[in-house]
Amino acid sequence: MALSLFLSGEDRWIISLIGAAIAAIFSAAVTHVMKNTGLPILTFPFIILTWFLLLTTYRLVTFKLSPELIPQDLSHWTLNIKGETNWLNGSINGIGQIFFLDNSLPGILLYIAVFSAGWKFGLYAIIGNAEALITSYCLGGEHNLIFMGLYGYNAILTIIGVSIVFKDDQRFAPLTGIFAACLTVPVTASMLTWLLPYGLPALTMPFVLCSWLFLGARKVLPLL
Ligand SMILES: NC(N)=O
Repeated sequence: MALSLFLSGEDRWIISLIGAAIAAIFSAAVTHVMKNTGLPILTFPFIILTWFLLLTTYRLVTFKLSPELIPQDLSHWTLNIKGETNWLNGSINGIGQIFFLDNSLPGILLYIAVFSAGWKFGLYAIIGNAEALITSYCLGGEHNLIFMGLYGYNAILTIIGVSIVFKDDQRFAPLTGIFAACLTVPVTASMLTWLLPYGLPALTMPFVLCSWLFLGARKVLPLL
């Protein structure tokens, strides 16, 4: 999905299919490398492979980058946080952004799907997205990013991972997940800046980093 969206040209479909096959092999390799850490690989292979393939576009003419991804010079960067504030859209869009969707209908359908998987998943998805909205707004993030859900999707994935999927019997897992989800906001802001000169999307790297941080710390601090 990411490659077909962020590449352009007729060949992008075939490149995306080959990329998906390589992602499966890369996931197997990363699973092997990380098996002794006790940490899940999450979406790490997908992110690294996508970044690698997008960067080939600067050297190999067969690969063409989407005009949407424009590298920017940090010395000319100006932060403009002004823009429409649409809290309803912000509440729905975060979950859609997991699948690169920024319309309300897919967002509502995804919430229904997540609630069908279990009320806890749905409730934590809502809490994670609300936290990201409030934290990014209070910290002075760009309104267009906030209300398109671009801070929300990493918070949703992180709270579900830390509080539900990868918990054993930690009493404080709900609180840990809430804290981890808040942390995705500054981590996302930082990642976006790191990647600005390359024109790359942050994808789910903030989710991977914040989840590894808390799941790893849990091995030493079991109450987390
Ligand atoms: N899944 C995303 N939006 O990276």
